[in-house]
Amino acid sequence: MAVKTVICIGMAGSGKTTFVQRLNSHMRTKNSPPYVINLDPAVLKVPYGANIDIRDSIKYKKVMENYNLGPNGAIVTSLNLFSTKIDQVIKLLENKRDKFEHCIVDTPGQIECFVWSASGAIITESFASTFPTVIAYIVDTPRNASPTTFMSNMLYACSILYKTKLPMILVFNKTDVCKADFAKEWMSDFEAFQRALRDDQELNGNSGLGSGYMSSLINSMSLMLEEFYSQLDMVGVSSFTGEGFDDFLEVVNNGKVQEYDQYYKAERDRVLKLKEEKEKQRKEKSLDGLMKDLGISDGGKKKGEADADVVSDVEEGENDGLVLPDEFEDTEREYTFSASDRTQGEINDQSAPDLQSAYQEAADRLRKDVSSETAENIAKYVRQ
Ligand SMILES: Nc1nc2c(ncn2[C@@H]2O[C@H](COP(=O)(O)OP(=O)(O)OP(=O)(O)O)[C@@H](O)[C@H]2O)c(=O)[nH]1
Repeated sequence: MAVKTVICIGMAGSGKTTFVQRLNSHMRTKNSPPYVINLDPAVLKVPYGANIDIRDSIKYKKVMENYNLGPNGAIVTSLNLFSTKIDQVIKLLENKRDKFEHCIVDTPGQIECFVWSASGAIITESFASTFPTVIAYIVDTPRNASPTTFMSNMLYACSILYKTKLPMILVFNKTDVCKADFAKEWMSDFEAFQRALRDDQELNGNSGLGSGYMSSLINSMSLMLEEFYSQLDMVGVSSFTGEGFDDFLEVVNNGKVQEYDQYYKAERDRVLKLKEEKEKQRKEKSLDGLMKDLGISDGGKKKGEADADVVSDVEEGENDGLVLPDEFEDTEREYTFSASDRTQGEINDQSAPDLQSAYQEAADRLRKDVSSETAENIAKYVRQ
């Protein structure tokens, strides 16, 4: 049995964690508890029993201190560190395939830290290449009742769909506060959305938006979104009352997983095969190039005649690859908080490493290595 994986993604505060908590308890009442993974390193408390929690292996605050990072940099670095162990996570989950039908993954509140980072892509790819994987894009329904906010959020969802290429369900959360009927209407009736946009502009006094390029931009964006909506399923849920969770599971089990098998898996296999072939060709080509450079190939140039640039050919100082630092030394730092309210532990200039000379040293070492020892070793190996 393949573990159906649901990756929950959404803007900060859209209710991902509460959604995962409710989905977890909903599935438990159906005697089908899911395997739950928390990938948010910065969360203080997780209101559900997570089977794997990133916080067990990576201490977010220590990452901030040790690498001198801000909150978002620390989330990305924590995910980077975690992604190096993702094969172990996948193995653990594979061993549980007889016990669990579903796996739910909660992601960090800062959506871009997950969606646009290399580690986020690695983690998503790892799940998607092993299990039928679906993205649940959580939307804060009351916050999206304005057509412009709605359209911006849908454009974001669209970019995630095209980035991950995985089946996506739009989950309109918090329907206990505001029903999601308006969203359903806007997604199925282009003219209804246009009307809402016009009304909104009139109401908010943005009549200027209705003319010129802005109006045609909005029109073409909403037309483009119409195409996007046709590939999606939407459900309205309330993580507080539990309303809509049966519909959500129905869409996952009887719609999106089949879509994954029919389209995404087939496409993925095709792309992987293509990549493998390209990689094989690239390796053959670079080996041919190396043989030619070393004067081994029959038709190639003799040794010493190779005209390809190597690092040692670059004139000293001409283009040594070092980027000149900005002149920031004179910038006066301004603070919006008084000194006593600011975080302690500023960086001590005296103890900061001299990066310029460290880079220079590394560049010199590289030149020496590539031009003499390494090239000689490669030549020896190929001759053998
Ligand atoms: N009324 C209502 N409030 C909800 C619902 N789901 C979540 N909330 C509230 O929305 C707020 C954010 O919920 P979280 O679950 O922390 O959202 P999140 O997306 O995980 O937040 P971050 O990970 O910090 O970005 C909390 O105050 C929740 O109580 C819902 O279905 N109805």
